This record gives sequence, C-alpha cells and structure tokens, in this order.
Amino acid sequence: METLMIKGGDHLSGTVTISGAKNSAVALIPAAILANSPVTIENLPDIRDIHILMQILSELGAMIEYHHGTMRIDPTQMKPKPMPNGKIKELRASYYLMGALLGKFGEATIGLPGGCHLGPRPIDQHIKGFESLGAKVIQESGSLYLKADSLVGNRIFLDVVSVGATINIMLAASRAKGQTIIENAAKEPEIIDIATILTSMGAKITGVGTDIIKIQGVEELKGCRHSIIPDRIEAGTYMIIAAATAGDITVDNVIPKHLEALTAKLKEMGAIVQEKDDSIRVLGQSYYRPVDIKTLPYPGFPTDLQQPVTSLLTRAEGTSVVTDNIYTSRFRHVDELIRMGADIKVEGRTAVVKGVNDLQGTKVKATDLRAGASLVIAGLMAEGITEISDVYHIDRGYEKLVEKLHALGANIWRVKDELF
Ligand SMILES: CC(=O)N[C@H]1[C@@H](OP(=O)(O)OP(=O)(O)OC[C@H]2O[C@@H](n3ccc(=O)[nH]c3=O)[C@H](O)[C@@H]2O)O[C@H](CO)[C@@H](O)[C@@H]1O
Ligand SMILES: C=C(OP(=O)(O)O)C(=O)O
Repeated sequence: METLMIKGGDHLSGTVTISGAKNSAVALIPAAILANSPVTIENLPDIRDIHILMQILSELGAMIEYHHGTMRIDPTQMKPKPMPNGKIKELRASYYLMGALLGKFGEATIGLPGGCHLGPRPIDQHIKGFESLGAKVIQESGSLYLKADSLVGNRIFLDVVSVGATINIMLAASRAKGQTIIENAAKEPEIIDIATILTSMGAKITGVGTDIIKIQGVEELKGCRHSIIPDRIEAGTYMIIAAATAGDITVDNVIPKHLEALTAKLKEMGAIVQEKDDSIRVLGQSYYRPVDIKTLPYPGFPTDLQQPVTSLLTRAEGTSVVTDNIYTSRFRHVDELIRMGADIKVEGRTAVVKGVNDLQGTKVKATDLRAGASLVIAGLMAEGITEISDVYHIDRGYEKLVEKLHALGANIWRVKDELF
C-alpha cells in the first residue's frame, strides 16, 4: 500500500498530455473477445483496471502481448470458463465480459462487478437487454449465469440512461440474428469509441451518439486495429487543477467538445479557458464566483468530475450547490474535505459548498477513484502537507499521476506504507 504526499500552494504550469480513456479501454478489451482473429488496441492508459482485465482475459485463454500502451489480443483459443470471483470484483467494467462472452459463446458465468462505491449500482438494464435478445439469466451466489441457444435481435427501451447497459447490449447484439434497436441509449463519447471498433470488426451499427442505436447482427467479427479516444475525465481533472492552483496548464491530446460542460462551468466561475483543435489551455484566477452544478448523462456535466470540481468550489467566494443526479451517494470525499477545513453540507444528492479562505493539509483517505482525485486537488491548494492513503483507488484511473503533476511543478511524492 502507498500514500500520496502533497505539499500544497504551488501554481502549476506547463503542458500535460492526456492518456487514452479508461472507460473506453475497459470496454474495448472485452469487445476484442468477439473477433475471430487478433485485435490490436493502441493508446491504452497504463492503469490498474487495464492490468486486471488483461489477467482476466489471459485466464480465459486469450493470448495477450502488451508493450507501451499497445495491446494485441488473440482471442482465438479462448474458452467459456466460469469466472465467478477473484479479479472480476476488482473493477466495474468486468460486466462487459457478460455481453462479450454471450455474443461469442452463447454463454457466460461471471461474478457481479465491483468498482467505486457510489450508492447502489444495479445491472438490471444489462440483464433486461440480454433477456430481450433471448438469453436466460440466473443470478445465484453473487454470480450471473447467462445462456442463449441463439441470440435474436429485439427492440430494447432502457428505463435509465446507462453507459454500461448500452455498451453491453451492443456487444451481444453484434452477434445476434437480425436487428437490435436500443432506445433511450446513452450518448457518451466512449459509446462511439466502442461502436467504432465493432464497426472495424465488421459489425453494422448506426445511430451512436443519439438515443436510438441500431445494430444489425453479423455471423462473424474479424480482428482490427483501433486507437482509443482521449480520457475526458483525466483531462477535466487537469483543467480543474489549473483553476484550483491559479495555474496555467495546457491539456494536450483532448477532444474539446467532450469537455464543453466543464469548460462552461469554469468560465462561469471566472477562469480563462482557451480551446484549440486538440488542446485546452486553462488560466486559473485568484477569485472565483460560486456556481451550481447538476450532473447529467452526456452531454451534461459528468458525474465523474463532480468530486474533483467540488474541491475547486471550496475556493469560490460564496455558496455553490452541487447535485449528483446519477448516483445517490457520491459524496464520500466530503468528510475528508471537511477534515481539511472545507465548509460543505450534504443532504441527499446535494452538497452545499461554502467557500473558505484556505484548506489545510492533513491525513485523508481516498475512498474511491474520483474522491481520490478531489483530495489531490484539495492537497495542491492546501497549506502544508496532505497525506492521502488508499492510493490504489486513484491508480485505477490516472496514468502516471505523480509524474504528470511533477512536470507541472507540483510538490508530490509517493511513500510506501509501513507494514506495522
Ligand atoms: C466503467 C465505466 O464506464 N464506468 C462509468 C459508467 O458506469 P456505469 O456503466 O456503471 O454507469 P451507468 O451509466 O450504467 O449508470 C447510470 C445510472 O443508472 C443506474 N443503472 C445503471 C444500470 C442498470 O442496469 N440499472 C441502473 O439503475 C446506475 O445505478 C446509475 O444511477 O458510467 C457512469 C456514468 O457516467 C460513470 O460514472 C462511470 O465512470
Ligand atoms: C466511477 C468510475 O469508475 P467505475 O465505474 O469503473 O467504478 C469513474 O471512473 O469515475
């Protein structure tokens, strides 16, 4: 176990290059299972979730080569082995193995997924989708057993807009007989990335990026080469860091359109944000106006940036209201921020953030991935030294965090925890 140490107060400046998107990568790797020849994925982030998925696929018999962000997955020798426990529970995205294995073998036995604790995270819409395609789904002892003699396309209306269910149904439906129509589909950029790889593999998909996606199933999917889109959540985190440290950071290798909701809020607060074709420069200020933030499915404000932006709002002069409409309890960072001197009250899905003069460094704990990111931001703003424990959560989503922040002038380092 490691602790992250941050000596706050520096104005960060320079250029940071954004890695490939975690939430695309964790779906693209399972998608590769569907091919009948090797798939090569480029621009993979070097993060914990990717290493865990690689181990899971190897256990299932895939041959994997991985060098410098490029992974070659040969799925031709894979077998439908049950995966009830173990690594499956270490990440949320293991649920994509359900759709991918169902599409490839017509069966799968997979433990229920893990991921960040943000309140209940049911997968009923994934199950509804698989059942609509003709699969029998049984849940028993923490695992799902899925079986279909043949998958047949259908019309599926999602009761909630779900990123995971949309992608999972796309994976299975790519190999179903006939057409599947997903209504009330999610529109996140990562969904377009998955549709792009499936299309390169030979699938016929239209409507991605709208709330009606049509998938015409095909008999075979072939190998291909694919490069992952930039991680808009990592990019957004560095944009917030620029604002929080009154710095001047150019966030390079991004798709500025993916970050419009954050850009608008940073400008509303008073930061200067300059967009170019594939970079965004944020010039932070010493004074910020308070703003209200409501998280929504894309293109709304992303829930994954709610925790990071809450840290920034502690610097605004006045009261901001943050409402998370996606998760019922994504506020575990708040107690830690309060320990650092923040004035925040949580009621239900809403956090009321009153600006304070300064945060003070102290010992805090990363309770989940973006809670960890919010504490890093708070630590960079705070007086004195902040010690963040349970860094493994942060390592699920941020490639080379310490190195990237160092290069921007941050005083940040890792220490190995004493065993006793
Ligand atoms: C690996 C990955 O890509 N994770 C992202 C994905 O998670 P994930 O795919 O789990 O999130 P969903 O979009 O599915 O969840 C959105 C909302 O729908 C609810 N829901 C979802 C599925 C379901 O079957 N039933 C149901 O009720 C969830 O509890 C949540 O309240 O999208 C979230 C919303 O942008 C992000 O926070 C996560 O970073
Ligand atoms: C919630 C997140 O991840 P996961 O869905 O993998 O838990 C996240 O990336 O902020």
